[in-house]
Amino acid sequence: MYLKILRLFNFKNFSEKNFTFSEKINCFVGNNGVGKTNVLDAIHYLSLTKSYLNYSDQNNIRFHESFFSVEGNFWNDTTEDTIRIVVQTGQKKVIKRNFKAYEKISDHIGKYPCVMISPYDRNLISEGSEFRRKFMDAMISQINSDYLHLILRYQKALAQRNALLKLFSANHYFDAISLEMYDSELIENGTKIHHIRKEFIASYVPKFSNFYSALSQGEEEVTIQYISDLEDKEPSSLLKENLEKDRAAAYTTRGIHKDDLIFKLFQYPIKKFGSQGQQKSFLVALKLAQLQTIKEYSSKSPILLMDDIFDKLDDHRVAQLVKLAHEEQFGQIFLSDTHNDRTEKIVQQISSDYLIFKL
Ligand SMILES: Nc1ncnc2c1ncn2[C@@H]1O[C@H](COP(=O)(O)OP(=O)(O)OP(=O)(O)O)[C@@H](O)[C@H]1O
Repeated sequence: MYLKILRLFNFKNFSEKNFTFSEKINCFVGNNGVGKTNVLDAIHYLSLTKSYLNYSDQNNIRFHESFFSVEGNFWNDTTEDTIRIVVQTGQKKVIKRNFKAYEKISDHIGKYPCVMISPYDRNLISEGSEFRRKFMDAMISQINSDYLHLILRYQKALAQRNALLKLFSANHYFDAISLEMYDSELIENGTKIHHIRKEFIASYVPKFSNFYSALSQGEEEVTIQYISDLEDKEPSSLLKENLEKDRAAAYTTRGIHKDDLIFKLFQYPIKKFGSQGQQKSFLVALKLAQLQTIKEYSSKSPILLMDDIFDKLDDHRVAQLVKLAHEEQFGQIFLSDTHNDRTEKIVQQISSDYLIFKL
């Protein structure tokens, strides 16, 4: 599966722009602010129906315009699919596959998978646990269609339980029976989520370690540890033991909504002790492992989007990344860089089948 044609209309800084791509490697080069990231983001839209960078669809409409459209033609051996996404001011987003609108947007997810490596990923290291949970949940959702429903059910019960705790606190009142209704939902779904996360991480981490080791040429030891309140406690005892604390705080203080992934370099938190290049290598390895996971489960080669990829990586690591791209037989690759000559020199080593788009 690969993206052959991309048509942008009023998408961010592009009024109208068409591209015809190589099946293998496509590079966008140009100065800061010319729209390199925006093209990668348009491809992300076609794959996952949303921007990687901007949660509001409306913000992606070109300034002073009333709608944008992004259209792509995906080729799969002999068949061709046209995906078209239109966002109009004040209206619901429309996504069509071969000119027919989807009933549910979720029906599109997974058909044309992609993985993005972006400078914004550094939030995964620098920010709070919710970023890492979202990353983990997004990865699992792409390979397990039931998982998202479990998460949604858990989140709904959690929000209701928290609202009730807040009400009790405001009114200096407590009713254990009504709280227990939500406890059972949290226990049932939380147990399943914990089990799935644990299993997933056990198979994901070795892939991640292999990629990091390849990038650093085996010189650095990295680990990812999954931590959860449910690791050594039954969810029912956890809720019981923390009831007084929850009442005082007026929210549910413990549970799988507090799970985290601990990223370490030589047993030290990479956030505090990793250099910028080491952190970038860590993020690249996380994403390549994600790509490999999707590939194994779906038997499709996801499109790899790499924004500003060579920045902060030394020549050895760039060479290793090139080697990986060559040996691992990734699918179609899109990358962006500010340096034309550097890009050309690097991609020539991966494949002779490449195109460079100067923006
Ligand atoms: N809704 C919008 N309408 C018009 N222009 C927009 C919109 N949103 C963003 N832009 C413009 O898009 C440009 C940024 O594009 P992008 O982030 O793709 O640049 P880039 O080439 O990747 O730059 P860098 O090398 O700095 O990463 C900016 O000039 C910004 O003003």
